[in-house]
Amino acid sequence: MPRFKTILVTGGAGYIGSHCVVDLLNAGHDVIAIDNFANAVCDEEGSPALKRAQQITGKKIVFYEADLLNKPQINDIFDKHPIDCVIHFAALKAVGESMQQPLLYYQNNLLGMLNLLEIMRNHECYQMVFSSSCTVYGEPEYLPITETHPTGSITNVYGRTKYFIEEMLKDLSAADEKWNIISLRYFNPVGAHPSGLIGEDPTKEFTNLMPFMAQVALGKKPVLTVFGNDYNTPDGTGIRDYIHVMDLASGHVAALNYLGSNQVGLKVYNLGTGRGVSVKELVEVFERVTETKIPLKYVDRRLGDITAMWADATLAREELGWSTKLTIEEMCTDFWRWQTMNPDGYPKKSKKTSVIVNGNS
Ligand SMILES: O=c1ccn([C@@H]2O[C@H](COP(=O)(O)OP(=O)(O)O[C@H]3O[C@H](CO)[C@@H](O)[C@H](O)[C@H]3O)[C@@H](O)[C@H]2O)c(=O)[nH]1
Repeated sequence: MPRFKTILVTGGAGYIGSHCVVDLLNAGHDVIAIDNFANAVCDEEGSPALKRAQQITGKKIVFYEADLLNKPQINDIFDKHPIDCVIHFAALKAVGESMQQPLLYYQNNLLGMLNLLEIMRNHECYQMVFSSSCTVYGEPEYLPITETHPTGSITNVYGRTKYFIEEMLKDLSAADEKWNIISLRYFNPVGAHPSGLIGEDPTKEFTNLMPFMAQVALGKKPVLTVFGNDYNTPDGTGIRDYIHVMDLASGHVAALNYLGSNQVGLKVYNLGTGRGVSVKELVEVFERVTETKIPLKYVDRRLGDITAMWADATLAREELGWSTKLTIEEMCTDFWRWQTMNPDGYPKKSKKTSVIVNGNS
């Protein structure tokens, strides 16, 4: 029996949220998932991703369409369910959009978090795993990046919301020792569940490398634009630490287990593989394992992109007992399976106002 039985997953219908829900159910937790469908697909019955998560695990999810900016709605959910811990994914995350609409991002990401923390405190729920990002480090001063690397010099609004939230959590845990929070700084999540049933289906920007590359491989886009081949890297293209979304999901279960037996205040962990892979390398692996051909077009560097970033994931290994298991090949194979089984992503229907996948409202 896990120490925390009932987990509230905000943003549970999204890409990382839905994969994490699968792992939580497999680990024996009860899951209450909420999502406002800002960046997740909904159909007439609710979230197709969560429906499929139920199919994969054979377990039930209680789902609410709910918005963290609607305090009474969130409060009701806490009144109804004995929530032991919250995993907080819900956030807007499109870098370009965040630069155009900073108020939207600050309101949604920061106010949403403030509301959630206040409601948690009122219900004496002090346990949280927060979805942060390696973007908080800005341009690396050294590699691989450890958790003690300076944070804050970030070039986009989305990244700053993650940084500000981490600062808020620091203040909160310093003011009240009951809080027990782990902030997980993700590197670049890619891949999909090996069943091919759930995966990434962006409803907003389609700008990340792996989904874009898969669209090219499917013939839906003519060419992959490579942003810069004049970086100071071995092949001139940018380097990232790509992590399989199922490894990322298992990092959350490990964090939950750790919170269950340790009072940490606030602790921060990198979730990455510790290995840097260039754009060219990733394209080559993708082409090889999927037996496709990706036409490339080299253009100027993308504004705000950094040269290279990869994690030192030692701390998570030593303290959480977590490390990645899945290879770059598996990231590409699994993403491709999802993409070919679902060339148009999840079945999409017009958005309804109140949707329940399962359970009560
Ligand atoms: O069409 C494309 C898309 C990307 N890239 C390159 O591919 C690499 C990865 O890019 P992308 O997949 O867009 O990821 P990042 O720019 O590293 O940003 C991701 O990772 C950050 C750190 O976690 C998060 O903050 C962002 O939200 C998330 O999009 C970079 O070198 C890009 O320049 C291309 O060359 N062509």
